[in-house]
Amino acid sequence: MQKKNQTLRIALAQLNVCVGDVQNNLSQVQAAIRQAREQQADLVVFPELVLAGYPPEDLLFRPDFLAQMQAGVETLAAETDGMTVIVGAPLRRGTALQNMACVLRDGQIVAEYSKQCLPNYRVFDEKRYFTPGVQSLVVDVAGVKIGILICEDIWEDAPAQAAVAAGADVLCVLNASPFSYDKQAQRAALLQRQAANNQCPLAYVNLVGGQDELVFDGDSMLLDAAGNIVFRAEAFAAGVFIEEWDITTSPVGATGRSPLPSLSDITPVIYQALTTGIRDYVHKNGFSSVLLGLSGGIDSALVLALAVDALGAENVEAVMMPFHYTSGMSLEDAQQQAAWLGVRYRNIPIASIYDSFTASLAPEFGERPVDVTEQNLQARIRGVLLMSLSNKLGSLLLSTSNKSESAVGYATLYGDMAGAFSPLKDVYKMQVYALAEYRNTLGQAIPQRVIERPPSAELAPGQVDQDSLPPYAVLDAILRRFIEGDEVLEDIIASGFDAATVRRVVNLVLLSEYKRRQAAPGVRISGRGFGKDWRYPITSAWRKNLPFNPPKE
Ligand SMILES: Nc1ncnc2c1ncn2[C@@H]1O[C@H](COP(=O)(O)OP(=O)(O)OC[C@H]2O[C@@H]([n+]3cccc(C(=O)O)c3)[C@H](O)[C@@H]2O)[C@@H](O)[C@H]1O
Ligand SMILES: Nc1ncnc2c1ncn2[C@@H]1O[C@H](COP(=O)(O)OP(=O)(O)OP(=O)(O)O)[C@@H](O)[C@H]1O
Ligand SMILES: NC(=O)CC[C@H](N)C(=O)O
Repeated sequence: MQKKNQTLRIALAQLNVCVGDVQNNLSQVQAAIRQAREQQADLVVFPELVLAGYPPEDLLFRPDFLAQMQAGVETLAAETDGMTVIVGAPLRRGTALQNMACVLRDGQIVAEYSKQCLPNYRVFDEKRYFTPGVQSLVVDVAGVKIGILICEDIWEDAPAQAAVAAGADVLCVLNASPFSYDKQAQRAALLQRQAANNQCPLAYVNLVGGQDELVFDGDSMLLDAAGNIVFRAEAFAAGVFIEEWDITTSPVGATGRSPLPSLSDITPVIYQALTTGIRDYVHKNGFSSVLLGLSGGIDSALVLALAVDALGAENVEAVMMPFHYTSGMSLEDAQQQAAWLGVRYRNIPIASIYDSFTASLAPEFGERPVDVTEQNLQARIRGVLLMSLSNKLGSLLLSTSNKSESAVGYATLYGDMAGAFSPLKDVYKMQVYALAEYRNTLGQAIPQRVIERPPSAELAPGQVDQDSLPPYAVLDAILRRFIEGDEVLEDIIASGFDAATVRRVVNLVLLSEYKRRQAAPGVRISGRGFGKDWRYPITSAWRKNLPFNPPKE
């Protein structure tokens, strides 16, 4: 193969924008263009829909929002000179709304590309809004022919092949690709394959930051024509990365390997995703501080550490609300965590409030026995106190439920489910332990006995979670298969789980949809969280059709 020795000075603008914050997003793009120009870049590439933020959802139905997008692109075009800018925005062309990449140069929009492959699965619903493009776009930048693609385009083969057939020397991909725990490895493998198969260097630019349940990790990169990753931006960090990119067309060689997190050391990356999600949710919604109920248990302990790492200790408060069933160990451990992490610690006993409630309810309850109602009352009193503090102090309440509990409905509506944001919503209990152990390697945060003691809601004397739930290792494994794998019961049972346990767990999952639908949003870190990509009906009798009498083992 003939060698074309060539470099392209490229700026990868890995920005953290906010959905709908048109002025601020535009300012960030302008600042990145200035920075790229100062450093003599030939080309600056922005993420998908950077002017809108991703996903803009039904803002895309608003003509006034779309007019702002058009005006934003025109403003940027008017300002570009001496450099090429590729910027993503949703734009109406004729009657069609398109997910576009605009090429700006010398005061003009010189070319436009419309995304051809619209993702419409899991958390994506782009077909609700956009009309797909049908054509490749190749533009000349400093003598290099650039083929432009947008995110999902590169997850299929045809658009890259068509761009190369249309003469592209390199591919530039604008992305809004959210994080999940295996995404970085998946993404790198995909891009390596696309670059190598097309023998075409590839630039990949992704958003960074949290947006409701989604968190974007950046992970922008440059690959050579053999599929070697020659540059990889720091994950979860906003920045304009300017590189002298050698786009020499080299023969296909061994696929390069840059260091990738393996699934066994993914815990620190998940930790970073969670802190990014908390920080951006709080800040982008106009708050600076949070509070939470600190029980002495592992879930609230981890949420406290995450909140401190996300927002700073001065912006986090912990509230212990003891009752008769709160052990001395819980009180000591909660206080210890607050001291280690340097947060304000309040103590509000709930017994007198509980007595007042039960006295008022006693005539109505009559002779009915004490049951879960009284447990829920404790959780609800705590919820009311925490929301009152939130109102008065202007801090958001973090709820502490994890994915395992949320899956089986092991939480109290309007009690411990109260809150604005739920950091562990997509984190299974066994991952909670791994994250807690990991956090302790960074510095004292969670007393070891909080990690080691049997989990308990402390809502009844001597209560432990395992009285009502299977061991978490078993529960989580069944849940993963049912939730992420969509596996049928027979297959879950056949893979070695006790039939009655599987039946009970699945039954609980299906029964508790009504709770999840009322739960706070939280950071999605798995391939399927309890948010946009979990749409089970609340009112459903399908449960009755499940093979709850499995064949004899
Ligand atoms: N289909 C439906 N649609 C809408 N609402 C529905 C409903 N079915 C029941 N409901 C309502 O929901 C109520 C039942 O839900 P809820 O009031 O939450 O109460 P419930 O689910 O009965 O009890 C809460 C459970 O969570 C456990 N818990 C609580 C707190 C913390 C922890 C922990 O370890 O973190 C565990 C607790 O031990 C207990 O097993 C019903 O009384 C009814 O009002
Ligand atoms: N005594 C308490 N003081 C303050 N908050 C509490 C107390 N008990 C429970 N909470 C709040 O309610 C949440 C649910 O707690 P609970 O102990 O019932 O279950 P859990 O899921 O095991 O959580 P944790 O591991 O944090 O204890 C806690 O994470 C905490 O936010
Ligand atoms: N915005 C998109 O097109 C994202 C879809 C893509 N498969 C991703 O997650 O990376």
